[in-house]
Amino acid sequence: MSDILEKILTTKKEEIAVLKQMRSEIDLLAEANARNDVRGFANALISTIHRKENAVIAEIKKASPSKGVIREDFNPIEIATTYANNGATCLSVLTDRTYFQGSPDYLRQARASCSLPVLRKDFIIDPYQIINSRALGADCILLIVSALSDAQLNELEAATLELGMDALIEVHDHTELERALNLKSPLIGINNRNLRNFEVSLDNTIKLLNDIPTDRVVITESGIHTHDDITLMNEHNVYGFLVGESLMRQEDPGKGLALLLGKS
Ligand SMILES: O=P(O)(O)OC[C@@H](O)[C@@H](O)c1c[nH]c2ccccc12
Repeated sequence: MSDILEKILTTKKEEIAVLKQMRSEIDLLAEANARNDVRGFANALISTIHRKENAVIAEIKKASPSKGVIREDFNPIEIATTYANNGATCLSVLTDRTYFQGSPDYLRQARASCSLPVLRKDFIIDPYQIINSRALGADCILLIVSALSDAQLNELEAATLELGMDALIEVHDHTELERALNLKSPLIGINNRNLRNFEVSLDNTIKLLNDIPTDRVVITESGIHTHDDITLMNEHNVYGFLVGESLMRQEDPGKGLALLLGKS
């Protein structure tokens, strides 16, 4: 595990302990179950990708540990709306405060302003966070294989599916991919960013493709900047994308998305 990831997880554990004191799991579970409004995240991606159309999970991210503040003028409602109007298949919202300047409120706001399924982008290590995610309105959660043991992955995936949500399983290398393939989730996210040195290489996705069975769907994550990047991935039969920074740096992130998709 990289140092930064280790640091983030330590902070996360402390934050979860505080949350658990503020609100019991039983209480939260009642709220999560009462919602009954899950939007099919995996279904939206899979049906688009099966048509060989590009499916973008457009990310709402204000800052990151590697880049600092990415976008000053940050309005999650406006960003969600313009993403939805410009061809996003799903949204991703960073909810981690300490390292990404995110907020659970941003997820609520973004989801309420469109009809797209929403991924809660955070560092999930405890079933409490899964219940919390559904109570917030999340339709999918991220499970980062390098941050979790096999037992944790199984437990967290089961809790996710139990609440009717989907899980995006994130891997960086072959060893992690093997572990991801022991889970049920069809969505495999391949992160092109190396969390040790923050270097980004799209080759990371291409390298792992041969080892992904046809019943899984690949989402290439991080470092997607231009329509040429999309074309390159399409040549390798990859139609799923998770894109944040390059869109967030545009004055209108939705116009950036349309451009990325080659639609304007
Ligand atoms: O901003 P980018 O390079 O387009 O990357 C988006 C997304 O892949 C990235 O934010 C990400 C991928 N995995 C994560 C795990 C935690 C936090 C953030 C991430």
